[in-house]
Amino acid sequence: MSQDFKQAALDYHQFPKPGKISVELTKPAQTSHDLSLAYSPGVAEPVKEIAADPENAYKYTGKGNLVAVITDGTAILGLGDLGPLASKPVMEGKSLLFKRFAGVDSIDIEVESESPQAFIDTVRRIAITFGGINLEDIKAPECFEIERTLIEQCDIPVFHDDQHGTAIVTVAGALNALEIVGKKVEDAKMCVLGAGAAAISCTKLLILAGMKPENIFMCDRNGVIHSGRTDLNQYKQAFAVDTDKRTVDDALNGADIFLGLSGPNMVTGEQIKTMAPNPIIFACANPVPEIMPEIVKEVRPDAIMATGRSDYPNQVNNVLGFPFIFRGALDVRAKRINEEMKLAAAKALAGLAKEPVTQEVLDAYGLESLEFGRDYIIPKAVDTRLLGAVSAAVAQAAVDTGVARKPFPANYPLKTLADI
Ligand SMILES: NC(=O)C1=CN([C@@H]2O[C@H](COP(=O)(O)OP(=O)(O)OC[C@H]3O[C@@H](n4cnc5c(N)ncnc54)[C@H](OP(=O)(O)O)[C@@H]3O)[C@@H](O)[C@H]2O)C=CC1
Ligand SMILES: CC(=O)C(=O)O
Ligand SMILES: [Mg+2]
Repeated sequence: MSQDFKQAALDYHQFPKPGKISVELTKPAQTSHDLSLAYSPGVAEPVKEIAADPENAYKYTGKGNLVAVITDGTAILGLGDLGPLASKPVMEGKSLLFKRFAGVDSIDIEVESESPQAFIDTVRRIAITFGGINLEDIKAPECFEIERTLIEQCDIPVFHDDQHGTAIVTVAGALNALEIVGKKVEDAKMCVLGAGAAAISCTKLLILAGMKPENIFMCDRNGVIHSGRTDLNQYKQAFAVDTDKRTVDDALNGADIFLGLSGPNMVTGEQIKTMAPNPIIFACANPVPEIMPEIVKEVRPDAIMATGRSDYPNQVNNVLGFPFIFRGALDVRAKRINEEMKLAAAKALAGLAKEPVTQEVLDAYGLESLEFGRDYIIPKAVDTRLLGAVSAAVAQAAVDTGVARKPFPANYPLKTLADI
């Protein structure tokens, strides 16, 4: 990263006001009459209504459109466990994306917790404030139990973005990339580097989308996760395969797909050279991928290359998922976000990439033209059609699977944020 870019990033966060989000008022608060409605005595009326029926919280407060982005700071992007305070720029960033892309009000909450149980207790105690909870950057394996318990204990959607947001976007991108290179998902061989929150959830959803478990070689710091290993936790154990492959080199050799969800610069051009023809390389670690696109271009010009970043083609990043998934879930007041809703989101994303690209998107990226193909396997984040397509798919799947507490919204598909 150049010195200029580093300074620009720091200046962006510092000026004109520190941070990226603030609170806005939705009601007039100028006159004494306004204040008597907003606060005492008027505020007592909605209080009594909510005390009589908790559902009224959705009618009289911002709860229904409010999502908390909550972390313990143990897996900040690919930077690791730098603690909750250091994670705040990322969490504010997620809140920014919620608002910018899907009109969801969002606040970041960084929790200093001495144990997963303390984190769970903290989140459970504040959950009623929100319409949904987006867990972020919590490391594996703790994240799995944290999410499972909170889903059980909260009556609002709880969604670990690094697991499911990433999985939805990865499945969409992988299915499209396979289609472009003319390979079948059920035949594709994959090397997954990383066996944490994102890697495990992406692999699960890819299997649900048709990939065969025996074709997947997941690697952690100790190499391939195989059935002879005795050091695996239950989450990794589920992906142990009977194989004589032992190293990342072995797993990459002949693989059709490389899915990196680990850390910076983990694989070399030499390793990538050994992949099958037309390899699909998703180097998704942030901010620095497992291998840079420039290196891949040099050693494997036949590759389809994606990263988690905004500054290269094919951004496989959960930003394409979580804002719209929550939009759809909130609008039908879904009790939870289930597998059907996730797959529906993935299919909507994959489908949108095949539609003609709008002028608005071309202008935003300074491009003359762009069409479904090697450099465009997944929609761009600024594509306003994501709001309509993904939210509607998620809401419909929630209704169809019985987790919606409200009918499919009459104003769907949304065209712009003004429709919300
Ligand atoms: N593009 C996107 O949308 C997203 C990208 N990510 C990226 O994925 C990465 C992982 O995030 P997350 O799953 O949340 O974090 P976790 O802490 O849950 O998992 C990290 C995983 O990376 C593995 N790992 C770390 N170093 C190595 C190494 N040298 N060799 C092999 N494996 C290694 C760890 O192995 P071990 O189990 O042995 O410790 C662990 O399994 C980050 O870089 C993050 O930025 C995450 C979410 C979304
Ligand atoms: C994108 C994201 O959530 C991550 O890298 O952790
Ligand atoms: Mg994250």
